[in-house]
Amino acid sequence: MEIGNLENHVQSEPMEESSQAQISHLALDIGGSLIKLVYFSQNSDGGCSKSSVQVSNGNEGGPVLQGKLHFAKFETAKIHDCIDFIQSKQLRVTGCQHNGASANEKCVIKATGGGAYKFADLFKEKLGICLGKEDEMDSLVAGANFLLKSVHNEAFTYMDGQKEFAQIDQEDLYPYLLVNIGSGVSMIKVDGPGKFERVSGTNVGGGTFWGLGRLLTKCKSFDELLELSHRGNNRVVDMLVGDIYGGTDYKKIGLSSTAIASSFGKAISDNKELEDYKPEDISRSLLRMISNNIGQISYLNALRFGLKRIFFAGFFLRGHAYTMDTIAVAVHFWSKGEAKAMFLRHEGFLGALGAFMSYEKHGFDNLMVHQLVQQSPSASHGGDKTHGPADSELNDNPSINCSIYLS
Ligand SMILES: Nc1ncnc2c1ncn2[C@@H]1O[C@H](COP(=O)(O)OP(=O)(O)O)[C@@H](O)[C@H]1O
Ligand SMILES: CC(C)(COP(=O)(O)O)[C@@H](O)C(=O)NCCC(=O)O
Repeated sequence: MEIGNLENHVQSEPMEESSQAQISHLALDIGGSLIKLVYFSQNSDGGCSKSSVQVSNGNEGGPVLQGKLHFAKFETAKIHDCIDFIQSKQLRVTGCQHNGASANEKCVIKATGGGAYKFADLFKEKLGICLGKEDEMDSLVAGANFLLKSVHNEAFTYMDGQKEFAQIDQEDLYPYLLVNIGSGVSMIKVDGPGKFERVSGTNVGGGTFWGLGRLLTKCKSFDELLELSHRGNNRVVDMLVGDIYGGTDYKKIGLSSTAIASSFGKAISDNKELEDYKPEDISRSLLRMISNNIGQISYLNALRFGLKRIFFAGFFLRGHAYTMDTIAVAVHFWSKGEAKAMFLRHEGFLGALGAFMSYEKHGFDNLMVHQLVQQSPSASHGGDKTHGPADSELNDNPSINCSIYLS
């Protein structure tokens, strides 16, 4: 299949560049909604040099592959497009021989997420690949720690339309709360590298927004539903404090008249049918309800453990201004400004990155990612395109320049 045919599904793929570059080391995160891929391509100039960098395991002078980490995603329901994509890149033969065995004999690709179990047989049958399963929570945490430690300008705050990159002090990173908003939501207290506890979760997440939204608005794609929310007015659907209190604030308990008293509450008294509401108003109300709820539960968990920083990730966010703003406002409101919501540029790829890192852990291929040297993911080394609602996406999932040190 032509790579160009995958445009609707591959959403951060540098097409011209990676179709030619030598690609190795692929990792997958196969979730309930989306499949995420991270893969390394060597720079086209060959990019293999002797290291002059003293790396942590004393591997001075070992070969270094210069290149980039690339990111791509597919809908899980269209897993065959993902398989075609992997096949088209010939990842099978370039990146996964295992300890002397020929590619066809033993080809292991690191994979996390429920789909690493569910689709193991399909990958074996279609590509001859064994999925080397990595735990999803381990991978999320490893991916988050990598991004926060090694990628410049990865984390940012978002409030009142202002995106501000956060300088993360390496010495003061832990503890933090990681909230991954995928189909469902996991909340993980991270205390250090590999040191974490999943402290909570909620089944009202990205799958809920997309599933309910699709039923209520008849939207055909997630992006369409998100796009609709830009134009909507949630007050048409939501019952506000002012609707209940005759237009006034409920000052005594700190609620302004414009605060939402009950999401979708107006629908009980309007004597209207679904068709009488604009899909854009429904979409906005739904997005706000779910984002606000996640923000509130996250804050409560941060409070439980005295955590001041909450990093939000997962593809529900999609770098979408209104979603991030709602979450940030919820955290700010409930914590009275004590806790801070932060977001990540590579929000949806934590699990896949963590699985990628695990090649090192298992010493696959005699090729170990001892250290990834990160340079700023500036627009200049772009090429990666995110196809989506143009003005709504603030994250662009740029490729990451890096070096892989071979053992
Ligand atoms: N193109 C898309 N198709 C479907 N869902 C999308 C898309 N982009 C963003 N989403 C949202 O992202 C969620 C999935 O996030 P993700 O972090 O990939 O979780 P999972 O691992 O469960 O697939 C979906 O439930 C939906 O809310
Ligand atoms: C089961 C999951 C870890 C799977 O991850 P996902 O594919 O949603 O990214 C996640 O959906 C989740 O944490 N759900 C919430 C379950 C709960 O705590 O109620």
